[in-house]
This record gives sequence, structure tokens and C-alpha cells, in this order.
Amino acid sequence: MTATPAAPTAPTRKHTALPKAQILIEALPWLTRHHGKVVVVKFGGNAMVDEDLKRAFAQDVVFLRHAGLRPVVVHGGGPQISAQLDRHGLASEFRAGLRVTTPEAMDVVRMVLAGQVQRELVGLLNEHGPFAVGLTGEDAHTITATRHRPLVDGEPVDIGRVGEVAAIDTGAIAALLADGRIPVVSSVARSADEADAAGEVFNVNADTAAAALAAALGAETLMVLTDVEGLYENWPDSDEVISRLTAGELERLLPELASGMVPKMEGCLYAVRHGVHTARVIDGRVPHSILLEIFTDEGIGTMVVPDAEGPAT
Ligand SMILES: Nc1ncnc2c1ncn2[C@@H]1O[C@H](COP(=O)(O)OP(=O)(O)O)[C@@H](O)[C@H]1O
Ligand SMILES: CC(=O)N[C@@H](CCC(=O)OP(=O)(O)O)C(=O)O
Repeated sequence: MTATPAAPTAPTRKHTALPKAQILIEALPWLTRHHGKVVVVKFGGNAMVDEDLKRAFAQDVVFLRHAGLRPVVVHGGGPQISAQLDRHGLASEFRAGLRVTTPEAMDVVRMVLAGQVQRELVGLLNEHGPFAVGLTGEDAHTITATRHRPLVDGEPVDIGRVGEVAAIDTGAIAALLADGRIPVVSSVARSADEADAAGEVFNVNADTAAAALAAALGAETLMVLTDVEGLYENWPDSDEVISRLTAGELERLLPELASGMVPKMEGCLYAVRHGVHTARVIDGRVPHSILLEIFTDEGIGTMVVPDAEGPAT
């Protein structure tokens, strides 16, 4: 009888890739929970500060797609619009965190968002494969808006062609997702007003558009990438980031918020009040901030959860 060869012993040499495996495993609960789910990622114009960051953003989004999620990108472009308006000799004025948009400025907004920023992101994403398809809210009635008159000192003010979202048609985005594509949406909306001349459009804040899309698409998560670490508790006097807050807590905080954080946090509140499980504000200046958010147990930035929810992962 021949002796059975001894079972191979586990190699004693150190597996240098072990920490990488551990990191992947740390993401497993997040990936499991999000498998097949829609994640709306809003990339703010202020976070698009350099080429490497934009490339890292595109890699992260494609990674999500390959990991079995269905990412939808909504992009901003505030600084890029302001720069272009400046080149046209037009001033930028903001009220209640929103750009005062004359018909002349609207042409520039549309040109910069749909013709410049969106094209650039689509190009970066498509370096990884035939994934990204750009559209604006005008396409297939994706976003319809009415004129927005925000309250300033308790009074509604006219800020021109700025829209508030009246309706979302998810058909085009759903079709793209079903085809394995990554929709990249510019926050320009068609007018709901039949009296408006055909082709009249509205400038919608990109945070607002992202939140409305996340809610209408039944997204699991809304991720808002910006140029700060998250929501600061006592901005601008402190840089203490609020890591987690409920919708109710956020609602109480809203009147104290300023500038760009107003539409951002209003959007997060809207999203979690309309079925999105978590809304997060994260630092888009950090390379691979999306992956950092999912590959760490505690996450980074600020997370908003619905009122009755326990600790989220
Ligand atoms: N409480 C706050 N916490 C963090 N940032 C705040 C707060 N209040 C106002 N801000 C301002 O909001 C800005 C982010 O909004 P915004 O400039 O519109 O960015 P984005 O282009 O990403 O949409 C921050 O850079 C900061 O100046
Ligand atoms: C009405 C309004 O303010 N619209 C924004 C749209 C772009 C945007 O929201 O860009 P960020 O996300 O980079 O701020 C604007 O004109 O600047």
C-alpha cells in the first residue's frame, strides 16, 4: 500500500495582498446592500478642481457600475458657469444660494453644463468602456420645472429663469440603466408652462435636480460630492463635521444654513423624506472619495437618514 501524500500545509510566506482582501471584505455589507440599486452621485462644480480628481471620480463611478450598482451622475458647474459669464462680460449674482439667471445668462448656463462640463465627464467615464450617455433634463421630459421664487427675508423674489422641479420622467434614465449605461445628467429643465415659447428652459440647481432624480428613481443612496468635508456644525467658525443626522434634526438646522449648503441640505432632506435610504455629503477634493465612503465601516462626511432609522451602514 502506498502512503497517502501529506496534505499540503498552508504556505507560511506572508501574503502581501492580505490587507487588500480585508479592505475588499470591509466593503461587502455595503456592496451587498446596494447590489442592483440605483445610486445618484452629484459631482459639484467646486469639487471638479483638477484633472486627477475628475479622473479618480470617473474611475470610482465605473467601479460602482462593475460592482453591480446602477450609478447615475448629476453634475454641477457653478464656477465654470461663472467663469464663462465673466468672459461674456456678465456678472454672477446669487440669491438664496441660487444664480440669478437672465435669459442671456440661461444660454451660457445651458452651453456650459450640457456642452462643456457634461461632455468632459462623459469622455472621462467612457475611457473605461461604452458606458456614459449624457442628457439634460430637457431630454425625454426627464426634468420639468416651473419658475422658482425663493424666499429672501420672508418675501418671494424673482431670480429669472431658475426652475423648481415640477415633474420627473424617469423613462430615459431607466432605459439607459437597463442597458448597462451610466446616465450623466445636466440640471437644465424644460418648462412646464405651456405659455412659454417652445424650447424655453430653466436653470435648476444641480443638488436640487440630483435629489429629485434620486427620489423619483427610488435610489438607495444620494451622494453629494462637494468642496468641504461635509456639513460643518458651526460654519464658518468651526470645522467640526456633523457625521450623522436624522431628517428631523436636519430640518431644524436648515434655517441656519448659508450659501451653497442650502440647496445641498434641502436636497438631502427631500431625498430621505421621499424614500432614499441615505443621503451623504462628502468631500470631493479627496481622491476616490466615493470608494472611501463605501470602503470604510464608518464612512466619511455627513450622512442624513430618515427619522425612524437606526444606525445605518
Ligand atoms: N454649514 C456648512 N458646512 C459646510 N459648508 C458650508 C456650510 N454653510 C455654507 N457652506 C458653504 O457651502 C459650500 C458648498 O456649496 P457649493 O459652493 O454650492 O458647492 P458645489 O459646487 O459642490 O455645489 C462650501 O464650500 C461652503 O463655503
Ligand atoms: C439655479 C442655480 O444656481 N443653478 C446652478 C446650476 C449649476 C450648479 O448647481 O452647480 P454646482 O453644483 O457646482 O453649484 C448655477 O447656475 O450655478
